[in-house]
Amino acid sequence: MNIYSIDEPAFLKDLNEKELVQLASDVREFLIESCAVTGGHIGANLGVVELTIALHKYFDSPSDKLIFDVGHQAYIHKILTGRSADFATLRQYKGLCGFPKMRESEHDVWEAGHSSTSLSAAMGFAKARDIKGEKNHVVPIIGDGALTGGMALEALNHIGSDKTNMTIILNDNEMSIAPNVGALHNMLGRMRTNTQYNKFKHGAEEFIERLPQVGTTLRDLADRFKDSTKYMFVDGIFFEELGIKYIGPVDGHNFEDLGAAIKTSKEYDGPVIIHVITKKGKGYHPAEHDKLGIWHGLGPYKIETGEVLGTKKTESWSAFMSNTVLDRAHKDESIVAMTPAMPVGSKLTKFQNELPERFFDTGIAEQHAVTMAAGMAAAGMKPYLAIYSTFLQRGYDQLLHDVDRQNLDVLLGIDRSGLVGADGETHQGVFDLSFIAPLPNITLMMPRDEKEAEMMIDLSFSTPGPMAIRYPRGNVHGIDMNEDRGPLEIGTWEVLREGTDAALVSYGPTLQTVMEAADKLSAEGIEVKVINARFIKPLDNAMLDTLGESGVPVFVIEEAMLTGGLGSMISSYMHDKMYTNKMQRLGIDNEYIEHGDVNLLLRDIGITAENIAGRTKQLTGETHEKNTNR
Ligand SMILES: Cc1ncc(C[n+]2csc(CCOP(=O)(O)OP(=O)(O)O)c2C)c(N)n1
Ligand SMILES: CC(=O)[C@@H](O)[C@H](O)COP(=O)(O)O
Ligand SMILES: [Mg+2]
Repeated sequence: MNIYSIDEPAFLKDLNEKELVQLASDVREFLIESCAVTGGHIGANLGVVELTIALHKYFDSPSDKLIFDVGHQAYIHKILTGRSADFATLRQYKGLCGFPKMRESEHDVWEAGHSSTSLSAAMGFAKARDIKGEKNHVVPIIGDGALTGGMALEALNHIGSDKTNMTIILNDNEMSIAPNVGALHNMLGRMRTNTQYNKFKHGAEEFIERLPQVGTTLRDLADRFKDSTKYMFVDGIFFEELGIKYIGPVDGHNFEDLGAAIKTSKEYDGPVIIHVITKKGKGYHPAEHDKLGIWHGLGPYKIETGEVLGTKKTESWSAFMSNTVLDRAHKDESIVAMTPAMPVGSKLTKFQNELPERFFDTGIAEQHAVTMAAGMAAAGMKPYLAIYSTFLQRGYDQLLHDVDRQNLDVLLGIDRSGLVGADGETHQGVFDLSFIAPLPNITLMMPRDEKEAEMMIDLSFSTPGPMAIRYPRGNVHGIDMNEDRGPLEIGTWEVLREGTDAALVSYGPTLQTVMEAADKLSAEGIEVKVINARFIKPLDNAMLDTLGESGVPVFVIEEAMLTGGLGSMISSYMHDKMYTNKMQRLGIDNEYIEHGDVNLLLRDIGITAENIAGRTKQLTGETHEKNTNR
């Protein structure tokens, strides 16, 4: 079938089993070829080709609400709803979003990017439907990994007690990004293999149906016997005990099985969960046999060999941080490492292999991970919690209430800080300054290179109290690690360049752009001081007082939200001390930054050497004249 000819899913209603199988094959071929060029979450999507086709065949989107959890596995949904032609722009600047996007299609009824939100959203949709007296189906599609997220369990608790009509699709491929973890995962494993219970249950139900109508006693007894035997086969049908009818395990690559299960669920009055068994990466050998989670989502690759293209010359920031912590952990038995389901992204697999007894993957459970780290610290350990900036948002109260308020020795490695690019607005790591700044005890820092990062790690492990080192997605500089930079003291900034016409203040990778701007200004006779504000909190008050007393214009540039960012913090300090320096800030101004190449996104924000130089000239106009006329 010509995939590009699809504009709406209605055509699926008329396809027979053979035609559906052919369509699935054509979609798989299209996905493998398209993602080889653009990159993307190819593994997750190859696993849900038949499932997504079946959902659009047996439900009527958009009146029936298909709600994808995380949403990284919605490529087939996008193909079936007329967006095949846009796949050449997948996750690119102004191109097709890698997650559901309401503005792209009426079929995208819910957006995501963060895990475990689909069931709560589905509950909202279902209750609104009931209040309005509508009859549409609500169908959250949640993976076995996302099911380990606390929000999902909170929602199940509510859905089951309320007996809300919905069809929950549990897409169980035994994988999170890496192999899935946790007791729920183990329980699903038993359910996956316990087909005999389902046959027995089906047989028992048929037997009970045939019992003579001799009042209810005999039938009640038989029913209770059937229910009491279920524990003989599996560790209790977790879902049915919550009041949610369990159907499964169902072969997620078999259209007949999927159709039968969905039809049954549509007729049932109350919540149903269909436990669908799929194979992540199905149909493409490297992805199908991926044990590490590399094919969960990645950049362009060579189809014939599975070779991932564009490997970098230096190691990633994640690898540098995790390997440095591992090195220290070999010398200090109190150091432990933790991750909420991101061992691959945070490059902690080496730590896991070398010190398995001091490594913890909590599953997609950021709240639990942060407070578990706090508990570890309270018990005298030195936990290193590697957590993406965007996912730390999920554990904010735990950071405030458990870690910071109790002033515990937790070290946060805030990965993917700053713009991440292809994952877009749900993943940009640009809010953490704003929500960490108000916390009284934590030290928040960002190194300008890997040498400073190493110094910050050692400083953190030797300093009591909560510490956080934020670092970007991407690779380290590959510098000489033997350079002696002297001691690193908390709250001390570093002058990278002297100048008297203005002071440009920044941190992390943005400093490179600021230094380029300083060179451009120097070529025009304007000499600016460039300050590495490597401690975002606490501020370097002494250096700010020096700037305040000199009256030099101050320009703060940061790849973060302006509100609550370093610029806000410095402006408040200067204002409270009644300094009269002219101040300027450059950063993200009250908007979500969508997906695209980071350099293009930075250009749109104005974080370029040209714009910084231009803004500085405006700022220093008179000052420079005065200085040159001395
Ligand atoms: C709150 C949150 N934490 C972590 C992630 C990173 N993440 C994206 S997909 C994924 C694994 C999801 O596994 P599963 O739900 O089983 O989906 P599958 O990829 O197996 O289809 C993780 C950990 C996220 N998107 N949101
Ligand atoms: C969908 C999701 O949240 C993850 O797959 C995320 O895309 C990983 O990001 P990195 O590629 O930066 O590790
Ligand atoms: Mg999974």
